[in-house]
Amino acid sequence: MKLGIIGLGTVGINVLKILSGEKDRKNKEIGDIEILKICDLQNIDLSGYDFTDDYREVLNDPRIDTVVELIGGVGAAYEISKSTLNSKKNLVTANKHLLAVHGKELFSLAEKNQVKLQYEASVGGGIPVISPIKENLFVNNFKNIRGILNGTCNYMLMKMEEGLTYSEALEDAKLKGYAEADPTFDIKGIDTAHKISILAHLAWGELKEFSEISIVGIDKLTKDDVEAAKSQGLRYKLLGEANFDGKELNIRVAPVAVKKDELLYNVNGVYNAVELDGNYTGKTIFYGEGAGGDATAAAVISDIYKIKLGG
Ligand SMILES: NC(=O)C1=CN([C@@H]2O[C@H](COP(=O)(O)OP(=O)(O)OC[C@H]3O[C@@H](n4cnc5c(N)ncnc54)[C@H](OP(=O)(O)O)[C@@H]3O)[C@@H](O)[C@H]2O)C=CC1
Ligand SMILES: N[C@@H](CC=O)C(=O)O
Repeated sequence: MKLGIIGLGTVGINVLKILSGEKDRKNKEIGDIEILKICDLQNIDLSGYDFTDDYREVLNDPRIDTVVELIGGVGAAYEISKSTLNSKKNLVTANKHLLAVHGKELFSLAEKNQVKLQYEASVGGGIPVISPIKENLFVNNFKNIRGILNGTCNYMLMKMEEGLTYSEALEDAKLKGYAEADPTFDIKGIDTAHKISILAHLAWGELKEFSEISIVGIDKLTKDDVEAAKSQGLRYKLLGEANFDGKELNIRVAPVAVKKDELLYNVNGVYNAVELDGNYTGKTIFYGEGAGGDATAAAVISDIYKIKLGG
């Protein structure tokens, strides 16, 4: 398998670190996964790798069969994704923004060109949730999906409860590599909306128009609000929720004051949790680190490995 990696920020650098560091221990699984080209706008000194700042060099390399897009956004990432799929290369991406906006087109391009499009890291960071919906739980008719889907906000809410101001908490989340390049996507609930949209699309086959989603972020919550909730035994959580009544898909994102006896109350910091309510399996909950370089890179690598196995 021959890879080209585009984007060597928080996630990309860790994909590289883990893939090269685990080659001996996981030789059977990843030993023959070869990184032929790496692209980033920053001039990073990577001896031993063919490095470029022009992503077209990756796309035009006929030896590369799989492109890993880790730059984010819907500008160059959209061009890269279309071009990858149209040149019959597989695509791995962690880009929820891209999939929530252009998913329909990209999934159909992948199908038309008979290549794979894998995106486990796009929702829930290191938590396997895309594959379980597509595979293990596929037979269910889902009633409802809800969850804490943004590590930055959940981390900030915990830090505000511990006494940090809103801006201090945000700075801390940025330093830890949890926040998006534009953190307003996190705090205004847009990132959560992207993720719940992707899950709803998987569960019910419908990709909701973004303008039809009701989105409230945590940007109006103050340290005082968080402390007032705490004194009443409540904790604010930014929740994304989707349900389908057979006719209409409803999706909303908003901060909710959760009671102590609810499971989501104890999902704190960078942790995310996704609750899927299926007609056969009942409620299934997935919990783990929802953001951060290592956890997200592990999910990206699981996609690469899946493609290697033919999936
Ligand atoms: N960080 C996280 O915890 C998670 C991130 N994701 C997703 O993963 C993706 C990557 O995120 P993350 O690593 O945090 O982002 P970063 O901003 O840390 O890294 C992106 C990198 O891509 C580079 N880049 C931007 N545009 C181009 C371009 N046209 N050509 C080549 N390189 C480019 C950037 O360079 P420059 O800085 O110069 O712009 C930067 O080095 C995003 O889609 C994000 O939403 C998903 C789950 C978790
Ligand atoms: N900014 C996102 C990164 C992972 O998707 C988050 O904080 O959850």
